[in-house]
Amino acid sequence: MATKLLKAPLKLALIQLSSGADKAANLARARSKVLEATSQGANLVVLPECFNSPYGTKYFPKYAETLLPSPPTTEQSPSWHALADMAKEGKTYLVGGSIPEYWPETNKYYNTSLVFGPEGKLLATHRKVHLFDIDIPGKITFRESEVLSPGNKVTIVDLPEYGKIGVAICYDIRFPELATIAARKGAFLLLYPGAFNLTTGALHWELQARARAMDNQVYVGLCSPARDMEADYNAWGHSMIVDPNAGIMAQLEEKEDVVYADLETGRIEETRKGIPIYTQRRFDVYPDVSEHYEA
Ligand SMILES: NC(=O)CC(=O)C(=O)O
Repeated sequence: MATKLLKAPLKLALIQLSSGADKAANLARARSKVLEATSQGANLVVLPECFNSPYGTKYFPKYAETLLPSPPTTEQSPSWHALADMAKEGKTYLVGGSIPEYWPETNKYYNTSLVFGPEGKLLATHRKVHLFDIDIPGKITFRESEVLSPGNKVTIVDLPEYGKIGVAICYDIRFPELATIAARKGAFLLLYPGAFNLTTGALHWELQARARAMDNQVYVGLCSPARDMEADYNAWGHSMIVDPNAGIMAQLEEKEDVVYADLETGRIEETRKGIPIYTQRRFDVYPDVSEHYEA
């Protein structure tokens, strides 16, 4: 029998974390929620975008950490070490949301996700490729590019017992090419730590999650911070897990909580057998974007 994309059943947990201005408190809270999720049997746990800091361009330099050389010292990156320890303590794969990163050699800042394995080893990093620069008059203006630089790669991470996942950050979800490349290269799940807001969340959060699942016939997880109406930026919340047929398996409201779903082997193949867009592509009519991907 052909190997399934998801090789073994997996319990996914998305932590809709409530975080604030105190980085040490954010890390401690993240740890307790990660361990809560692993005590419920989660094998893969996800934290939200900018989980260790408030979300906003004025905060990025103050909270930024230097990640290289790898491993960094605890002074350079307390978050790197906290995440590695959480993964090891909980014996779980951990997509550590994202943190502001500072790269001293070029004096650049990034919005960066760190992925750790159950032994606490760093497996991958993803720097947000598409920066969140939008202007909806009277609603929201945000320009990550005032401070941040973009990453330059598609991130696919191999979890040996389970298979491959694609990891990207928030605004990256609006660019379907990243998702398509990861799925065509064999990812069973696309994960997006993300912080949509009250304007764009209401418009597009669920649509984006379900669209990426539908286009690619894979599982999708979107992990938001909890909403804080006292903060400068009000996150949408509604962390959700979507199945390969674009059905919502589980989702939260706006408060701090953890959402779980049991991902089953064979669901992707069953979906693709029923609606076989996977084998009906017309690369004689349009190009295969995944051809540009180099591992
Ligand atoms: N915060 C983001 O990066 C993206 C977002 O809020 C949106 O796309 O909407």
